Amino acid sequence: MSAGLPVRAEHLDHEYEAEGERVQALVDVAFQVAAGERLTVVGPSGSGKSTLLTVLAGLQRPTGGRVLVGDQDLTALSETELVTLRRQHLAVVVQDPRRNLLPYGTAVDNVRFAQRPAGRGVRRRDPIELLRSLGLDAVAHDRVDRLSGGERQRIAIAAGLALDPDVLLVDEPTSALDARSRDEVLDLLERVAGEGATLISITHDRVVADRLGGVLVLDGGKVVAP
Ligand SMILES: Nc1ncnc2c1ncn2[C@@H]1O[C@H](COP(=O)(O)OP(=O)(O)OP(=O)(O)O)[C@@H](O)[C@H]1O
Repeated sequence: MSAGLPVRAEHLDHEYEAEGERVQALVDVAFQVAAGERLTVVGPSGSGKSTLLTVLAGLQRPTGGRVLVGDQDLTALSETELVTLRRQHLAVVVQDPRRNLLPYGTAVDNVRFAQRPAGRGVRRRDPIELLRSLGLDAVAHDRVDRLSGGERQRIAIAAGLALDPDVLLVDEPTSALDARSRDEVLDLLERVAGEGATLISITHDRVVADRLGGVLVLDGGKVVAP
């Protein structure tokens, strides 16, 4: 099982240019998360949370600064090296569980599908054992499109863990869920963090931040409170 990797952001800046206008989405953002610890990024709409997540996931290069996952600087890697690093060490669960999952497949199918990337150095979790460890054995063989939003979100997180990532990045894990489903997703994320992976979540929900801890507050692209 993964022991997690530390993640460090140094002087991160990100600027978008759209229709001749420049938007400074991240301004000198810096933090460090130790291996196996949690970081929960909160902030109002437009504060730069999604931008930070995509930069930390290596899906977007920042216009300034560095991101270190373990001792590797994501911003210095080639596209090919980034693909390899992502496959071996990172997983991203995006906001809408339908975008993470094959709707007509079962939970087991979805974990297996997430394991398609082959190659050396890629660890695989046994799908049945993984779903059982996350308390999802009862729905392991159910079609995803017949499950509740909360169950789908938990399966999306399970699929994120299919390759035993060292760092799990989760975008708004509880949006559009009722309070009970939200608690179940949070129980699961706490279990994931207890297993060893470094957990980085973004949320606008203060309840989520209070439960997960390790809060970093963004506003206007800047860190305004650790
Ligand atoms: N592709 C883009 N092109 C131009 N500007 C962008 C782009 N993506 C985001 N922005 C701008 O960058 C700033 C930060 O956006 P970002 O989506 O990172 O914030 P956020 O905190 O995730 O917001 P939300 O909670 O609404 O998703 C905003 O001003 C936004 O309009």
